Amino acid sequence: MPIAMITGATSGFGRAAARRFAAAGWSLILTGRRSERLKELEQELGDSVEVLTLTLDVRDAEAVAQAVEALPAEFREVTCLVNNAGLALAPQPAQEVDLADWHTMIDTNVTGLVNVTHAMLPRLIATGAGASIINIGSVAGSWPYPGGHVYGATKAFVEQFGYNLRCDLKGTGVRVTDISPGMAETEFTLVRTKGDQAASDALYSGTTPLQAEDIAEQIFYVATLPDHININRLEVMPTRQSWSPFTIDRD
Ligand SMILES: NC(=O)C1=CN([C@@H]2O[C@H](COP(=O)(O)OP(=O)(O)OC[C@H]3O[C@@H](n4cnc5c(N)ncnc54)[C@H](OP(=O)(O)O)[C@@H]3O)[C@@H](O)[C@H]2O)C=CC1
Ligand SMILES: O=CCS(=O)(=O)O
Repeated sequence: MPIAMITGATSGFGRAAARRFAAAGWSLILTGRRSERLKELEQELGDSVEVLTLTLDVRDAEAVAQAVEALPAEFREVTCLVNNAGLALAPQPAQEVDLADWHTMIDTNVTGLVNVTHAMLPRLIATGAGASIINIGSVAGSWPYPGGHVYGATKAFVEQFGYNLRCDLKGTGVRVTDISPGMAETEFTLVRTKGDQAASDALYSGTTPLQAEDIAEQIFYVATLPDHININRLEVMPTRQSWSPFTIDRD
């Protein structure tokens, strides 16, 4: 069975993707910082598919490299890497943000994604045709909005990094896709607001946000396309989300 490695599998898109790949019989390497949640997911899925869990902070380059180096033989031929681990912090205006929150977003969404990709590239190239790297970007990487500051910039990095990777991976058979979701109801806003459940509930109420399973379905679709097809970028919004016009500062 093919193997998918999913970062940030303890919640949201990552956990839903783990369930989606498991439903199709894929073996799974699941990572995240919360061991308890990884254990729960292993218990849930481990009867039907092979599951390896790695408690890992993607920001720790050495730990990531060591974990990949130590992959057991039966988990080395990875077909799909889903670079999903990520977060937004500090929804307030840039001029009111703690610098530490900007650093955390850059360290996770940029450095963490690069750490995992660097460690996994030899494994994916060894797999060759049909292998894929699926990076979870965001609409925030393409469309500016108030409070998007560094979060959106990290996702713009993810998009461009993926395109550049494609140039270098030409001829290896390894595909690279940026899936950029819009508003989706996960723990994302709870994390962004540092635990403000009311703010999270308010954002998703009275509308129809994407659900984690919607994005998991897109991830699985991209990963299982015929080898000769590479979707470069897939931007997915809820039907009830769109753009606002430019705003003007007036006297
Ligand atoms: N929800 C949304 O509206 C959208 C989200 N996204 C992106 O989708 C991705 C998944 O987010 P989503 O599922 O919504 O949010 P969740 O908060 O539900 O999930 C985030 C996942 O990332 C993991 N994670 C965060 N930091 C680290 C770290 N340092 N090391 C390892 N794992 C980490 C978390 O695991 P743990 O805490 O256990 O480490 C968790 O499993 C993110 O990249 C996010 O930016 C993109 C567009 C829209
Ligand atoms: O990436 C998350 C979606 S949004 O909050 O930027 O719209």
